[in-house]
Amino acid sequence: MLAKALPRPCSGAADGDALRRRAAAAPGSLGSVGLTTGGVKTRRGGGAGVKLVVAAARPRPTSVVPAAAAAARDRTEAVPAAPAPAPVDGKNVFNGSASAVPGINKLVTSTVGKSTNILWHECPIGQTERQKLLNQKGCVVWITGLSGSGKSTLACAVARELHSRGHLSYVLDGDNVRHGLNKDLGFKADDRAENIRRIGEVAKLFADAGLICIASLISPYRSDRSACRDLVPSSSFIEVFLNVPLEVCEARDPKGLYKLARAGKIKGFTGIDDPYEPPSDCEIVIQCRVEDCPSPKSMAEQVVSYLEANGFLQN
Ligand SMILES: Nc1ncnc2c1ncn2[C@@H]1O[C@H](COP(=O)(O)OS(=O)(=O)O)[C@@H](OP(=O)(O)O)[C@H]1O
Ligand SMILES: Nc1ncnc2c1ncn2[C@@H]1O[C@H](COP(=O)(O)OP(=O)(O)O)[C@@H](O)[C@H]1O
Repeated sequence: MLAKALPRPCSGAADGDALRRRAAAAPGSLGSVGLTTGGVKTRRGGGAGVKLVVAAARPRPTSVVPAAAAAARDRTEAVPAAPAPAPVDGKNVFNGSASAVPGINKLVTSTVGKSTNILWHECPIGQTERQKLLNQKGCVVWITGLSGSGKSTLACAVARELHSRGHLSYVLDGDNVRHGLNKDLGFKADDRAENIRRIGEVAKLFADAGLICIASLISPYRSDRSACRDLVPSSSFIEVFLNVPLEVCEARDPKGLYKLARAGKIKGFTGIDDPYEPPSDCEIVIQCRVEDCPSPKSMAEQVVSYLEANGFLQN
């Protein structure tokens, strides 16, 4: 759907399974952050989803649509015609017996998670129309890195640069979203996963709105980031790894959290006694070394150049 992606520059990082969540890192240790140039890997947005509504006058829907597919929506994929499926949890359900409610007996509802009997409602104004209006393409710029690596700074610098060029973006910062939508979540692996999942879903909506959505959160687990990638067409998920050594982040320590973590006053702090899995297959790596870190402006330019080269800043 979107312009071709450039080769992803990160690969060869430590095996994800070996670094699985809950496998707490040894104090002070991180997964390998050695990076080499990787090739393009085309991922179909598994998130591509389903059009579940079949109007009364239309042919009957096919077979049961898998729950995983039902969880996401790809309006480009039509559901072929076939006999009505039997009601199965997590699947489409042919709604109602033949004549129970006139006019709606041929609608197909689905069960997604705990939501039963739900229907996808299509609007005539879609992403294409919104993108035309904004003269840009909706996408998700996902910035991952340690606490103190400069994620928020970079996110804001990218937003500023885009704004100055007349493009609409929105920053979803982990810290900020935890002030509202995600204030019920802590920092255990499951809570982080839910934090990331929700931000991924919100980012998907913003991208569908036609915005350049910049998500900046630690998102330490590869599998969680990958699940967010799968929510949108693969070329419109741009993962940016802020590869900043732990010692640099710790020296910055703008909130004093590393100090508290080292003192054992914060448990499960990423990079200290909780793992960080560096991306193995991301679009952009921003490398910062001790005493040699690019300025936020030049980092932002790297990201904006990618967006430009890949056709996101036009429609
Ligand atoms: N245990 C622990 N580990 C890591 N970070 C912690 C922790 N406790 C609080 N904080 C503060 O929360 C910010 C990270 O929130 P995120 O939503 O980005 O985290 S995550 O993606 O769910 O892992 C993070 O903000 P940033 O420094 O901006 O990354 C910290 O300030
Ligand atoms: N490129 C950079 N060079 C030098 N210092 C930076 C850079 N980016 C961010 N900083 C500083 O590092 C600290 C952490 O930045 P921040 O954006 O809050 O990181 P994060 O959101 O990853 O926790 C801040 O004091 C910020 O001013």
